[in-house]
Amino acid sequence: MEEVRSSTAWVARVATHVIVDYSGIEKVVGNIQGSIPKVEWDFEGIHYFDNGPLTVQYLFVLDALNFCFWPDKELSYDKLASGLNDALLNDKSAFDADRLQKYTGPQLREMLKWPRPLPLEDERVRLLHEVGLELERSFGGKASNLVDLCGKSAVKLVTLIARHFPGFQDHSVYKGHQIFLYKRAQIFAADLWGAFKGQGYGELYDIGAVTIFADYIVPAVLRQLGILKYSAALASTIEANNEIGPGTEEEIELRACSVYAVEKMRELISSKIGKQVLSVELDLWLWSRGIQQLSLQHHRTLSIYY
Ligand SMILES: Nc1nc2c(c(CN[C@H]3C=C[C@H](O)[C@@H]3O)cn2[C@@H]2O[C@H](COP(=O)(O)O)[C@@H](O)[C@H]2O)c(=O)[nH]1
Repeated sequence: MEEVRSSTAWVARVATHVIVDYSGIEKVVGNIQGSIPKVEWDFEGIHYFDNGPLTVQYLFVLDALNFCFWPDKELSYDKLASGLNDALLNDKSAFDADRLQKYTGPQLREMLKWPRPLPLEDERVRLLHEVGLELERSFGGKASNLVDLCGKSAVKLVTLIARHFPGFQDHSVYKGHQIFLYKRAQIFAADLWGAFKGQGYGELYDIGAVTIFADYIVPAVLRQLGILKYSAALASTIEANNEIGPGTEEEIELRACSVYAVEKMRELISSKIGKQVLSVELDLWLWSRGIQQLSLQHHRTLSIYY
């Protein structure tokens, strides 16, 4: 994703709230000796998988809703992934394009067995409708057809999703420049590749072009590792659990500097140790490290993108 790489690198160059510390990257790369701990996709054992098109539909619905769990302390990505998995096991047509267009907030809650309104519930419902409608209009109702149109290219897949589904258009304007992050579109490509183990629907020859997925966990882990440094004002906002507005310089710098830092880490692993690693692999390692820590303090932004 050249536009993600180049626009986030630009942010890292001019950022004032977040700094990428190269000595921190060198230290981490030295410590791991280029052998990033291998984390299996679905290490949690929570995702639906049947090796066919229904898995693709499941992953697309999952990534359409894969954002902003933190406002409800008990909610998490795991609850969403396993709730949607159970829903599909009970009813194989639950994610048919016509059904996706009709869900209401209470029905979505019931499907996930969640006892109270979900964070940003109206947006979640709107995005489900958007996915159902556009899948039906342009892709015969099936996310697998969308994947088939991309000639096994992750870059084409992310581009096609961003073109057709406004909810996946994760970009912002920062100091007058357009910055691309495409977190949920890229994670869908990575989820396909991970779930299908690079075969069938998961065969993506250019998976190496995908960057990390700029969410609220990875920046916090990079900070803990000494790779990101925050200004005193930003650090105290995060420590006080105060919200950071979507589209603010602080928010864009947190996300963009995370993408850039991991690209630098990947380059260093290649030049110093001679190993080629994927950003997707680095992401899963960093993310899984973050979610294991109950008290990890992360930035709080109400966003539909991550
Ligand atoms: N960078 C990155 N961010 C990721 C994921 C995933 C899940 N990926 C699946 C793919 C294979 C694995 O087996 C995983 O199950 C979710 N998130 C983000 O985390 C946040 C959720 O946090 P909490 O509220 O604590 O559950 C939220 O922003 C969510 O969008 C990832 O892989 N990378």
